[in-house]
Formats: sequence, structure tokens, C-alpha cells
Amino acid sequence: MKAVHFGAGNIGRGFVGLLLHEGGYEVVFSDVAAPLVDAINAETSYTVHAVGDGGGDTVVTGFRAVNSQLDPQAVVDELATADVATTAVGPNILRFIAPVIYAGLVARSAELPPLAVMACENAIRATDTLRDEIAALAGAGWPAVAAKAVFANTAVDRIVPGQPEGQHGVDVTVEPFFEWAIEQGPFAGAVPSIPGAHFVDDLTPYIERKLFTVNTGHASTAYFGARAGIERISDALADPEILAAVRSTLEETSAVLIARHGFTAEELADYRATILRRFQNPELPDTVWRVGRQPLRKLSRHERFVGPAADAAERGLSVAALLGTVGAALAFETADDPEAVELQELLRTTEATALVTRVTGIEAGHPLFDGLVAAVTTRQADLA
Ligand SMILES: NC(=O)C1=CN([C@@H]2O[C@H](COP(=O)(O)OP(=O)(O)OC[C@H]3O[C@@H](n4cnc5c(N)ncnc54)[C@H](O)[C@@H]3O)[C@@H](O)[C@H]2O)C=CC1
Ligand SMILES: O=P(O)(O)OC[C@H]1O[C@](O)(CO)[C@@H](O)[C@@H]1O
Repeated sequence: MKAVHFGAGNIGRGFVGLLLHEGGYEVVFSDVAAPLVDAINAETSYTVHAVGDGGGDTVVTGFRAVNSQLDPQAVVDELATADVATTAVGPNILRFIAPVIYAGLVARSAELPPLAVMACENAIRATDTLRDEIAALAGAGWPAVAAKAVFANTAVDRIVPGQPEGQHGVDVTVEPFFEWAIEQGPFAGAVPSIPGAHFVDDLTPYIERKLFTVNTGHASTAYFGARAGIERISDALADPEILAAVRSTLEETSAVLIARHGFTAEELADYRATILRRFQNPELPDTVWRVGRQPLRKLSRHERFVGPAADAAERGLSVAALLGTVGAALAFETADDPEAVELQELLRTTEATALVTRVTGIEAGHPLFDGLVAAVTTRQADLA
């Protein structure tokens, strides 16, 4: 069995590639970073180091890498005979890999079983987004192309930080915890062999619980930490005020999750406690700059802050802590992150109400609008 995985970065090697290897697949990594592709091809194995309580090493073998920028045809050829195609490139990059997957499906024999396509990104229904990009390319030919693939949404959860200096080859340091939930309906019973994943009938509660708890909490910690001048995620949560603010934010998202999906208060309290312990793992070399990256994406309408806050406001639930977190996100300033630079430029040049709608998609009249305008106005006063 063969899997083509797009994005040989942190989650690609440290999680998706590892679980595909454990499922018995030969893994072909496709990436655009030439030094990374070369480094992978220079090795016959790499080790995933899970650090912290319950950690340990796992060796991955049976992989190679292709450079999809220098040799897109090689990726097309691999896809034509693969069983599985996965991605971990970032939600905004999906549209750039859609043409390669489309070409791979066109080249694929209709006699083969369908290619299982699964986008493993921190975004709701990322595989649907990828499928829609491919369908747009196929136009009238879409039914024939669609018949050669199964598109299934997924939720992936494992903290894979920026990698420590001096680590061997393409080894990856990760946390011990992981969860990969995949919707099973599209496979009509013929689910791929991935023992580390679990297949579920309805992915929405899983992906929303994950995005609105793990990712809301992690990014909140990053923004509060960055504002306080703290570098490491675990150090940020050692600050009692930051810990309290993150807890309050997650209590608000839990209230939304209970209302939307019927989770019990107890199970979400346990889930929150577990994820806070994961963030506090002192052996993970994770920084506020990595976890806070791309603040414009994170502040967008259906993402980890504005998504649950808008729903909470519509239901008359509390949003005070979430708005405080948005305030911290608006202060995220680093020259190394193009979205952080753009956000600060927007804050300097754009009137508050226009900025709220542009960045968060929330319009005047929505019950969250005034709170967001107040958060922006406060940040603009700090910058003045
Ligand atoms: N790192 C983490 O802890 C987690 C990350 N994720 C998600 O996984 C995705 C990737 O995140 P990371 O692995 O942390 O990022 P990363 O930056 O380590 O890896 C992304 C990789 O994609 C490659 N890439 C960029 N454009 C490409 C293209 N057109 N074709 C092929 N490869 C391309 C990059 O060169 C890089 O190697 C994101 O959507 C993130 O939200 C999800 C759960 C956990
Ligand atoms: O690109 P994003 O959305 O920050 O994704 C990475 C995040 O996902 C997580 O792995 C949580 O699953 C966090 O480690 C990390 O902050």
C-alpha cells in the first residue's frame, strides 16, 4: 500500500506520516522545500521522539520524498497508483496542491479502488475545501474524476513544536498525546487501514471540540504569553493570571460546545484539564511565536475565537473572556510573521468598525460586533 502525503513538516513527519507507516503504507512525502526533500531522501529511517510523561521513541522507515515544485509530474505519477493522499500544509495552501491531486486523479485508472483523500489541517471541513478546489478545476469532467476518489474530513490533534537545534536528520520531537478522527461515511465500509486513527459517523462534534478547545486554548496561551513578554508556552501557563484567563476563555467555548453538540459539562471539564496539562508539558520546546502564528487566519469568522464567540453572543452566553483573548491576539507583534505584520499595519491604518468586519467577518448589528470594536479600539489607543 502507498500513501502520498503533502507537507513533510512537523505534523507531516511527526504524526500523519508516522501513523500511515504504522498502518503499513509506504509513505511518499511531497514538499516544496528542497533542503527538506533532500534531507528526507538522505535517510532510510527517522525517529519520532515523544517527550514528557508516557513518551518514547518510534522509528519510521519505508518513506521517500519528492519535490512537487521541481517535479510535479513525479507526484502526479505517485498519486495515480497510491491508495491514500493526505495533506498537512496549512489550510491556505490547499488550493496550491489541488491541481496536482486533480492531475493525479485524471491519470489514475478507473479500474483502481478510489484514492482516499484526507486533509489533515486545523480547519473545519478542510477536505471539503480541497475537494471543491479540485472540482472547480475539473469543471464538467468532475463526475468522472470524483468517481476515482473518496474525500473524507478529519480532525488531527498532536502538538508538534518547532524542532530543537541539533536533532538528528529529519527526526521529530512531539508530545505523547495524539488523536486522528476521520469521518467514515464517505468510505461506505471500506475504510483505509490506519490503526492509530478512529473512524466516526459525525465528525463535526470532534473537530469543533478540538478546534474550539485545544486550538482556542493553545492560541490564547500564545497571545497572552507574547503580550507578557514570555517566550515558551509552558512558561506562559506558569503565570497564574494567564492560566486563569485561558481557563475562562475555554469555559466560554465549552458552553457553546454543550449547546451545539450536547457534550456534558463534566466531559468537557476533563477534556480542558487534559489539554492544559498537555500545554504545560515542560519538555516540549514550544514557543508563543509558533503557536500564535498567522493571527489573521486565527481571527477569521469560523476559526477558534470568533467562531465560538459569535455563536455564544447569538445565544446570549458570556463572551467577556473570549473578547479579552481577541484583545491579546490583536497585540501579537512579530516581524517574522507576515500576518502579524499585516494585522498591526491594519490596526494603524483602518477605522475600528471597518477593521472588525474585514478581519473577523462580523458585521454591524451582530451581537458580537460592539465587543470586537471595543477590543480593536483599545489596541489602537495603545498603538497611538
Ligand atoms: N504542528 C502541529 O502541532 C499541528 C499542526 N496541524 C496543522 O497541520 C498543518 C501543517 O502544520 P505544521 O506541520 O505545523 O507546519 P510546517 O510548517 O511544519 O509544515 C508544513 C509543510 O508544508 C510544506 N508545504 C508548503 N507548501 C506546500 C505545497 N504547495 N506542497 C507541498 N508541501 C508544501 C512546507 O514546506 C512544510 O514543510 C497546518 O494546517 C496545521 O494547522 C494540525 C495539528 C497539529
Ligand atoms: O497552524 P495552527 O492552527 O496554529 O496549528 C497548529 C496547532 O495545532 C495544535 O497541534 C493542536 O492540535 C497545536 O500544537 C498548534 O498550536
